[in-house]
Amino acid sequence: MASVTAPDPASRASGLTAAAQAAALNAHAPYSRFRVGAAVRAGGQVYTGCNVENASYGLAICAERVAIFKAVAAGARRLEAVAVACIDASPGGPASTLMPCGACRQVMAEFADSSLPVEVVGVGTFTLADLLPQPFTLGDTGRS
Ligand SMILES: O=c1ccn([C@H]2C[C@H](O)[C@@H](CO)O2)c(=O)[nH]1
Repeated sequence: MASVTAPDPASRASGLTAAAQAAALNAHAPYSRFRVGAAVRAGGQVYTGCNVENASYGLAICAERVAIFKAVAAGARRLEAVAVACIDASPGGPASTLMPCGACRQVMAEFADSSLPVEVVGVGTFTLADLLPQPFTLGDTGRS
């Protein structure tokens, strides 16, 4: 039985913690055996994602971006909260944690304010500004 990191009481009420943990169960991670789930709230709706790997390793996509892109594809443009959880690869092993990768932090910045709360289950809750200070934005291109 895989272990799941404990929910953070601060975001349990939002349902995002449980949604992220449940999404991790759907991960397609036969190569890394590292199952990740994410849940984002946008426009009052919750969108979930899991990591999806591929035999062509570089095509893997993180759980966070799957959840965010699902929200965007549904018409949302502004994230209100994010939760991410992972399940340990080894049955009976210790609970795992992860911090969102740089690519996912940059994608969050495209669709959120710097105050976006990002709960990393088992670690704590951060703002997007904590995770990605001084992000690259549209303004940097001179086209805003
Ligand atoms: O923030 C992260 C970091 C990694 N992964 C996934 C990608 C890959 O499938 C596996 C190992 O890197 O974990 C995520 O889903 N989110």
